[in-house]
Amino acid sequence: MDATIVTLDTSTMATPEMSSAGPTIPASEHVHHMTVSDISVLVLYFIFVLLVGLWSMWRTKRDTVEGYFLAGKDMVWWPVGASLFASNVGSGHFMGLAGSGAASGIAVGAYELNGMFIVLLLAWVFLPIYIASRVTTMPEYLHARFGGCRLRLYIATMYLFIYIFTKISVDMYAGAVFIQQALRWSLYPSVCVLLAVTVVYTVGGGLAAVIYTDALQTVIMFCGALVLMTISFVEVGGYKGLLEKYPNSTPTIRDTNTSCGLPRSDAFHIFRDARTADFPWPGVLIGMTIPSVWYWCSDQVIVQRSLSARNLLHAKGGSLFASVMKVLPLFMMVMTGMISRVLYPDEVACADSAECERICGNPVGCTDIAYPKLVMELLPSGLRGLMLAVMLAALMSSLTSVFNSASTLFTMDMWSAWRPHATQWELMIVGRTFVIFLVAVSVLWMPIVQEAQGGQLFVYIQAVSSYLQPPIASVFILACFWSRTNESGAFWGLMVGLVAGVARMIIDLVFPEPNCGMPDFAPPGLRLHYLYFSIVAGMLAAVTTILVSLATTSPSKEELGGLLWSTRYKPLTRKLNHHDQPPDGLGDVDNKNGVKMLELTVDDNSHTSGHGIAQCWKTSFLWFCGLNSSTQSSTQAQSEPVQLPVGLREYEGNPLYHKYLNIAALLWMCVGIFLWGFFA
Ligand SMILES: O[C@H]1[C@H](O)[C@@H](O)[C@H](O)[C@@H](O)[C@@H]1O
Ligand code: NA
Repeated sequence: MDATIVTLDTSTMATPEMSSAGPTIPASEHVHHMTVSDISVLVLYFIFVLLVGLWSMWRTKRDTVEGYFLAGKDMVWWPVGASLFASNVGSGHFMGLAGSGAASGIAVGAYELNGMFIVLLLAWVFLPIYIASRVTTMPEYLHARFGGCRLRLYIATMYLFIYIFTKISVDMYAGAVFIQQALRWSLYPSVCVLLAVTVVYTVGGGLAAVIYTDALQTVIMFCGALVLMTISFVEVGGYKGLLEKYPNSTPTIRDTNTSCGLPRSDAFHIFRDARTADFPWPGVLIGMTIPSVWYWCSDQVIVQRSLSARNLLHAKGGSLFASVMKVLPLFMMVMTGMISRVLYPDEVACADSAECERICGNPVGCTDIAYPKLVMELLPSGLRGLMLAVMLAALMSSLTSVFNSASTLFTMDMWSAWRPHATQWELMIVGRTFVIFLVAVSVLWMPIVQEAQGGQLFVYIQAVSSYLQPPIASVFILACFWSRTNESGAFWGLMVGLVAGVARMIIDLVFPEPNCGMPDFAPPGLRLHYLYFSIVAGMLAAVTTILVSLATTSPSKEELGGLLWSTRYKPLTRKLNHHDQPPDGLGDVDNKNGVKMLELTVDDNSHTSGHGIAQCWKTSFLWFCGLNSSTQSSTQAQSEPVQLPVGLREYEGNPLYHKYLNIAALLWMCVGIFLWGFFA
């Protein structure tokens, strides 16, 4: 006990005397070399991940669309849940949630407590509809629901943009900043290392490898984050210590005429003033929920994981598991970040731009270094290596999922629409090349992330999300629940929403948020809070969709079987017309029994066998890419085509277990509501 108090004293109170006593090196400039034990932990981690990756590649058939993109639709609840969580929580969360926690307190944790509820909606409400409509991708759903091509292409394109702006670039940036802080490497070399590591799986894996490695990454993230959280709470004197000390976590150098650098007085509340706060409460309740519905219920990255479940029971179990995990970030990331501010107020909460520039290279503020700062200062060697592994786990588990889904969207919804007769070899090459292109664009976007985040990375992610996602959420909700919604309505709703969102993004780029204490040059009223903007954009799109749908012809009832919540048990009646057929090599559609069969076979004519070493290379390469060597695979695929489930009923599984799961989910939601109340 004594030891803890002594350390606390030196770090919080002795700082002014120390700096006047002589030239002290700011703590952030201490170079903590990675020790042998750190490196061993890291190497061990990589070996583990590789083994799990290889094992799952070997275990699953990846030469069918289902096998490759949906992991054979045979996943049980725990990998599904772990993968939902791991794909969601990336390095952007570790760095960003801790950073915003340090900057403003617990309110940012509302994003996580919100996700807790919405991830349940996925399996309980949306998934049955997607299953009944037998789709693999979300653009495909809109295509099945509304017909036509433009929605499908638009949504696929939009998703790719959202991935670049809010997922790939942000996570890479956060990972690189962590490495930069921890190892003192500069940003871009760090990015290169991160990329090299991720490319290995992305090219090979397929969804199964991604999901199983996600499960492993979840365990690593959980253990590492738990260790750091425990040590930090001990250091600060428990939750009580945090409550007492956070209000005094003020940097020594600051302009005393302003409130810059002072911790917020509402730091321990989620619900804050509706007009002046950084997280206004109506925005937190509604404005957060709309993009969250997009994120959990209509984004390809998340839905694809849920679709891979063996049946609805496992999908629900997976959602519930992910929901339980979602309480962790509030404690493991947000509060840990707050502790970092308490322990190192001069660096983490720096409020003078020259000072901040010196500490972390960003004149706006250094709160985003909260997490790496703790790692480097508090942890003994060995554990620092573990935390680096945690950060890599967080990063890679998100990137691989996004890459996998992005290439799914690109090949299935865009390329094959453009070239309906593309062979699957072409698709395979295109899908993978496309990932490289995505990565390149994301790296190019990183400087903008660096500029535009205004000192809080998480706020950047969520602001951009609020500009682009709400209209899509509105359209999905209307598509799934209101049979009157038609193609024109959906299209114009999306367009109006897009214009509004892009306009708002441009305003942010033209009038960057002023630094603390500086005047705002944006015309008053233009800078509607992003959480409020989210409500406006969602409403605008919904109203447009409703009005345009009402003004144009109603979709005929017979076409809607299996495509809405209300028709989910009806047989799928929409006839695929000629252009709707999947491209050659992507299989054929057998409508006689209402069973859609998709298979991906290797075209043997074009790849007759070579011999010797060349053959060996070819076989290994094919295996790595998820394709068996030609002859074998085509016979296999023909003899046992994978069939999508015949109907939703069969997919649902034992009703008794549904009852148990419903009760469990209800109980868990009570815990969630309690947390909201407790931190209100
Ligand atoms: O982790 C959060 C998630 O809980 C939210 O539901 C989502 O909207 C955010 O974008 C994501 O970062
Ligand atoms: Na992740």
